[in-house]
Formats: sequence, C-alpha cells, structure tokens
Amino acid sequence: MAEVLDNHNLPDATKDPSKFVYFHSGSKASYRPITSTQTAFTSIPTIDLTNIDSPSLEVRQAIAKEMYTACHDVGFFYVANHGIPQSVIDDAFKLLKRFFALERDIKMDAHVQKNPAIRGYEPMGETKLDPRTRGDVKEAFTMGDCPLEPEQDYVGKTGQPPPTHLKRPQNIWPSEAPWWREGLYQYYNHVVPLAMKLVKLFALGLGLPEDDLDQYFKFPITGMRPLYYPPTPVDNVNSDVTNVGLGAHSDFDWLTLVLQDSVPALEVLNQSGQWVPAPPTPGTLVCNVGQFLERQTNGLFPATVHRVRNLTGLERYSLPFFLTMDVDAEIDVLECCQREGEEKLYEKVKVADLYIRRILPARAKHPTAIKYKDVPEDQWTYDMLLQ
Ligand SMILES: O=C(O)CCC(=O)C(=O)O
Ligand SMILES: [Fe+2]
Repeated sequence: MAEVLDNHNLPDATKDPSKFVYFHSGSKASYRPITSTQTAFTSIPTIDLTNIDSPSLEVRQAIAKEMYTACHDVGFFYVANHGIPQSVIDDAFKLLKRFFALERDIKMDAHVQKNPAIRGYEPMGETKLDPRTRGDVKEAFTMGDCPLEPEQDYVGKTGQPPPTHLKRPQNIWPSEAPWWREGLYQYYNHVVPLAMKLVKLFALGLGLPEDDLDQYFKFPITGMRPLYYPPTPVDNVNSDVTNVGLGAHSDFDWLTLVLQDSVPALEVLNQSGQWVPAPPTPGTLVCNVGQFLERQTNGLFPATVHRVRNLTGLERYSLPFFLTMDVDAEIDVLECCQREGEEKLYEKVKVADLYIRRILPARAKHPTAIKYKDVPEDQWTYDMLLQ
C-alpha cells in the first residue's frame, strides 16, 4: 500500500524537477537530488525460483544469496518460475478487465468510503498520492486479510477460532458481481503461499534458520489491490506531475509482489534520482521491499521509491499483493542486520501501531480518518479500522 505526499514544507530550491525528485516514504514527503552515483542500479535483477523447493539446502541458499544482493542493491527484483500457473494469471487479468468495465453503480456498491477498514472500490481520481498532480489516474479495489472470510482458512492457519472482537468481515464486496470475490480469491490463494516461500528465502539470505521469520507471519496483514490505469493524454511526457498513474512512493508493507500485464509503466528510483524502468517480463512477478522489512534490516534492504506512469496509449492492469506481518507482532531491528558499531536506525514498534500511523494519513478524506481526526496520533489503534 502506498502513501500520500501531504507535506509541502520543502525548501524552494528543491522545487526544480530537473534537479530534484519528490517522493513519499515513511510519514513525511521527501526529495532526492538528481546526481550521478557510480553504484546506482540501472536495471532490476531477476531471481529464478525453479529450485526454491530443492531438497538441497545449498541450492536454496544460493537463491537466497541472489535475493539478498538484489534487495541490498536495488530493493526490487523479478521472480521467474515462481510456480503460479499461467492459467491462474490469465484468469486474473480477464477478471480485472471484466470488473473495471462494469457499470459504475455496481462497483460503487463496494465503495471504499462505505468500509471502516478502508477497503473496497476506489473510483478514478479519488486518491492522489502526490498533491502536485491532478490526481492518480487509476481505478483500484482493495481487499485483505480477514479471519471471518472462510476462503482465508483462519482456523487452519492458526489453530484458533477467529477473534471474538471481530463483529463483521473487514472486506466489502459488490453484491451484483459475486464472481469478483471468487476470482480474486483464486489468485490470492496462490500468491500467499508464494510470498511465504519468499519469507523463508529472506531468512536464509540473512543467515538465519530458514523458518526463523515465520513467527511474524502466522495470519499476517495482507492486501491485494487490483489496479486499472487508463491511457492518459500524453500532453507533457517529460512532466513529473501530469498524467501520473500512481505518484512516487515506497510501500508500507513488508514485501510486495506485483503481477503486471504487458504494458510498461512502472518506474523505480535509483540512488542518483533517476527513474529506472521495471517493464513487465513474461512469466514474472516484480517484487519490492517495503518499509517494515527496511526497518527490520536496519536499512540494509531499502524500501525503494517507485511510481506508475502509463504513457503508452494503452489500458494497463496490474495486481499488487502486499504482505505485512501479524497485527500483534512486535518488530525490532534484527540482530543479524546490526553490524558492530552501527547505529540502530529504528525503534522497536508494534506492527499494529506502525500500520495505523501509515494508513490513516494516507487516506485523510476517508470516513474512518475523519472520525478520528481529533484523536492524537499516539492514541491511534489498529482497532479503529475494525468498527
Ligand atoms: O501498478 C504497479 O505496477 C505498481 C503498483 C504499486 O506500486 C502499488 O500499488 O503500491
Ligand atoms: Fe507501490
């Protein structure tokens, strides 16, 4: 999930778009000078997962090492041979096209404004990641973890009955298109196990026992956000502020896995403030480090800034999946990521507290954010989303 650029108190000197890049990462807007750094990445590496289930630990470690390097140097990587059948992927894109082509009223039945958990349908232009833009040129739909939806098998995954304080499901679904929920769960139940395999790979890459990070992901916060980017009028291709599908941001999750169709539009910011294309590569998903993983690794793996600009004249669909940790987990910098003499950049924090501090400011016009606007930030709780 991404955040809103809401802070205009930036030095005037940085407002020249040929010299500085703006983005939103963490709780404040930020900027980076456009320079040239020898070590800046210029492409996104691909990790081949063919042997991810190999019985040989050494083989798995070799894949983990490549992933470590990609996360350290870039914060983004493609995964190839990930095991999600092509038919499931094809069906997912057919589903997205069918849904976004529906009449507005059918989609508005599940409007995000009707849902306290800030999930559901977002019509065109409703959100704006960067206030200097005209508004994000996209439609979206958000669904996520919910112990009360049988498709997610809470009891099977946790061995517990669903928490009693949950009175109703956190997702909202359009009543006239039951196939939407069914179709999304087809993909969700393939991408969740893939993400959990990557969690093990991360542990190995960090030199930890393979299942060491599983403790944070018993029934994690997850989100899936189908996106539709219509072709934008290409009135000023070089402008950073017009025709932005999704403004520059880093993700406030642990790891993101994005299924892109064949239309290129995703761009990733390198250390020199240059936008590096992350075009779709057949048969791959593009993955990126989120802010929770950046914290846990003490910045060793950066939550790299990215944006979407669809300048192709074609319609684009994408399907990001966001993995965060368990709501009740506490995260601290991992011991293995804090080298001797190195400062700890992040305090220990509860996942629930960090998550609510990211999502509410990102959705300032949502009824849930408005309802709690007079409550000081240090009193915000995750349960505010569960009313
Ligand atoms: O549409 C894409 O390719 C990426 C979407 C994204 O960055 C996000 O939803 O956070
Ligand atoms: Fe993102």
